[in-house]
Amino acid sequence: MSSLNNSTNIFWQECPVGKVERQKLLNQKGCVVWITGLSGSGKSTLACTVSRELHSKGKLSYVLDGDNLRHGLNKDLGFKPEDRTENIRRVGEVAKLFADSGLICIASLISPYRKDRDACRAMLPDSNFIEVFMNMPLELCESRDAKGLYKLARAGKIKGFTGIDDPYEPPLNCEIKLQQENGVCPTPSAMAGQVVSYLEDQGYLQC
Ligand SMILES: Nc1ncnc2c1ncn2[C@@H]1O[C@H](COP(=O)(O)OS(=O)(=O)O)[C@@H](OP(=O)(O)O)[C@H]1O
Ligand SMILES: Nc1ncnc2c1ncn2[C@@H]1O[C@H](COP(=O)(O)OP(=O)(O)O)[C@@H](O)[C@H]1O
Repeated sequence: MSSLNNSTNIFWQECPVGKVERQKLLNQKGCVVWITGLSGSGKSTLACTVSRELHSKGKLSYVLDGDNLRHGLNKDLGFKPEDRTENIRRVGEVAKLFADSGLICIASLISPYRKDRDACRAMLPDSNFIEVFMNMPLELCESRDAKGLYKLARAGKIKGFTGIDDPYEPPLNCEIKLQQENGVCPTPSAMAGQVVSYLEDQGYLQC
């Protein structure tokens, strides 16, 4: 991107109302829950289920979904590696702002490249980045094929589809790994429970 890193003579403006005060108001701690995995692995379903569960506990969250953001903020981006990298960078920056506002920001994107996810982690202070890996086998995701995209990718009608002819790099050190048990995928509600319990245990749901 030619326009990146081009700003000069810019200064940081401090605001007297800070993150700590906002968190007190909300009685929660701002953070980013970053859900990564193949298309069809259940990222959006989990994001929405976690958000609903938090809402029922009186906690404020907001979902940043890759598909949705590509209708607006990221509508100029495609799926070439450099576009995916820019997609993740922008969402990482937005997620950082949401976390700074005191919200529990739930980002659900394929985010296939480890270095891009790690760059988002590095943006967040105090390790407030909780990486959730939907460790679902390609066969399961492909059998779901909710949008018919795997079929198109297998037929060569979509090029560079993650898991088919574009790589997915699994996390090496994620906070939460969700997977099948005895060949069965846990329900969205069970998986959301795991995420919410983690947030509770780590003290994010109080101030
Ligand atoms: N080539 C290719 N590869 C992967 N996915 C594709 C592709 N083309 C379109 N789609 C659709 O775009 C959704 C993924 O968008 P993301 O922003 O999450 O992707 S990425 O993180 O930038 O890789 C993804 O949504 P999910 O199925 O919810 O993951 C697909 O519906
Ligand atoms: N835990 C689950 N068990 C069974 N089916 C699921 C589960 N989570 C999601 N699904 C189904 O799988 C499909 C893909 O889910 P989705 O959340 O859209 O995945 P992604 O956002 O990763 O593409 C949908 O039809 C959804 O209803």
